[in-house]
Amino acid sequence: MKTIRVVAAITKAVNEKGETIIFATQRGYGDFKGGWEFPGGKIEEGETPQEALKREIMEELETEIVVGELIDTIEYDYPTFHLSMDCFWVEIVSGDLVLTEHAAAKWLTKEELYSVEWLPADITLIEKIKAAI
Ligand SMILES: Nc1nc2c([nH]c(=O)n2[C@H]2C[C@H](O)[C@@H](COP(=O)(O)OP(=O)(O)OP(=O)(O)O)O2)c(=O)[nH]1
Ligand SMILES: [Mg+2]
Repeated sequence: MKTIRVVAAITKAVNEKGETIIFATQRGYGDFKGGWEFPGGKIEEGETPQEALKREIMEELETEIVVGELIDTIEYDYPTFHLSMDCFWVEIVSGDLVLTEHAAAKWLTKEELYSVEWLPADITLIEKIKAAI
């Protein structure tokens, strides 16, 4: 099966109540339209995962980031491809998280993490994030 290498950005912030919140986006087009994910996308030839993630977040959200620690690499078999997805903590340097491709976005508290319909590959990642915040 074909492997697709993807990078995803997990952004943490603190809300007015002092709770940690995580940025999630809803896919606006394609096979997984309507599903929730972390912004990011496919690594292109010659890019490091970190370079790919910076490029994707600029394209998808018009936002500049610094890529931090790797949280996990998700390996998941979809019916037609194998997904290998590097998931990084990121920090926003500048920009307003403008949705250029996504249908919607939400900041989720720890308790709200399961309130959206995540893409199937993301479920184990959500557990890790929940444990880390
Ligand atoms: N970005 C992202 N993709 C995910 C997640 N979970 C998951 O299964 N995927 C899958 C969906 C897609 O098949 C693939 C990533 O593709 P993508 O559509 O974001 O790639 P891209 O931004 O380069 O977009 P495109 O140019 O191919 O349209 O990984 C996730 O949390 N974030
Ligand atoms: Mg994408």
